[in-house]
Amino acid sequence: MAVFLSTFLPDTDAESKVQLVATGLGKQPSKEENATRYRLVTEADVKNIIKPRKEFSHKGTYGHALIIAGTTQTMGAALLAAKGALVGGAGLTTLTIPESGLVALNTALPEVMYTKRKALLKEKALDKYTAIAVGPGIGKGAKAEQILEQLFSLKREFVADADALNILAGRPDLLNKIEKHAILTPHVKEFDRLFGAHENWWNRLQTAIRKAVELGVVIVLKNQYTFIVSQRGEVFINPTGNPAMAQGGMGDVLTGLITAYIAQGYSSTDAAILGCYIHGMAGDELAKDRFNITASQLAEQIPRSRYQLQSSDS
Ligand SMILES: NC(=O)C1=CN([C@@H]2O[C@H](COP(=O)(O)OP(=O)(O)OC[C@H]3O[C@@H](n4cnc5c(N)ncnc54)[C@H](O)[C@@H]3O)[C@@H](O)[C@H]2O)[C@@H](O)CC1
Ligand SMILES: Nc1ncnc2c1ncn2[C@@H]1O[C@H](COP(=O)(O)OP(=O)(O)O)[C@@H](O)[C@H]1O
Repeated sequence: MAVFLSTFLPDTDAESKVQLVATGLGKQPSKEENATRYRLVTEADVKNIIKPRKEFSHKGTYGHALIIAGTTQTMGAALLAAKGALVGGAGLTTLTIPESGLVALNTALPEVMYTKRKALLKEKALDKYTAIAVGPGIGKGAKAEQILEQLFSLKREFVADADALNILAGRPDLLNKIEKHAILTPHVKEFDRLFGAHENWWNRLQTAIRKAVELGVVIVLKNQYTFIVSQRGEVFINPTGNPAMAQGGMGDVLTGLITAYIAQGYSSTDAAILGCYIHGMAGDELAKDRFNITASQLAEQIPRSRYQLQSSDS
């Protein structure tokens, strides 16, 4: 039975009702499906992308994720993003937060390392990190903007979330020279701050496609069905996740998770597809016996979901 894009949008419009969605990324699409850019991600697709943990591997095998996040008031966002990287299996995770968060970090996440921001943003200081995320709870002040400027000057690709996106919304000069393969992970408000207000989701999605191609980045437009838009303008629709997940901090965990997958060597598009699928899958598993899910609970579930994917037959 044909599936149309409108199924995955929270509002209605004439266009999306006639846009076919193909199921699966790998299998040969039917003739009419072949023409569509919209693809629904399946469990089989995700299993095709994920690689097992290797024999004789060690922490150096799985990359080093750096998370630049947090202010004194939003240290939680930073901790949740770092936790996302940790549960996503990065070999090492380093967090850079204001020093006032050190006790919280060492108490809540003893596996995560710390580095001072000043030390970090120097020539070559980023070389040892295989993936970088910036933004959760970092604030929109001058200091945060300066960090972002320095990251741009060091020409590293990164995952940009939350306040990094809010800063970029006021700095088109930076946004327009973003490194190719960067990943932007906006929710609807952040997306419209970045690219202007939209009257419906169909228009918003068309802007996402145009911008992903124009800037050469992956855009993860978050919602109940998250759209992962590749640099080639393909739209991968994530089917997992549920309203029990609608609580603050969920996106911070996703940012860390996607960063962990980049650290482990996945491409930007694959890391985004994997991250969204497993994030939502963890939420679906937990929602079987609870009304709502906290971001910390979801993070704890992620290694189990990842394991289930590997061990199930389908
Ligand atoms: N523990 C913490 O310290 C937390 C800190 N956070 C940080 O707080 C800062 C502000 O982020 P916020 O996202 O709260 O603020 P924003 O002002 O960007 O957006 C919040 C509002 O956007 C709307 N919204 C979001 N997703 C939506 C969707 N899919 N559909 C419709 N409306 C939607 C909702 O009305 C929501 O109240 C960020 O830096 C963020 O990382 C949050 O991540 C929450 C947890
Ligand atoms: N109703 C829902 N169904 C599926 N996923 C949801 C739902 N509500 C929230 N999520 C997921 O939770 C995350 C919320 O991200 P975001 O709004 O950035 O949160 P925060 O800024 O609080 O960390 C996204 O990945 C989104 O897809």
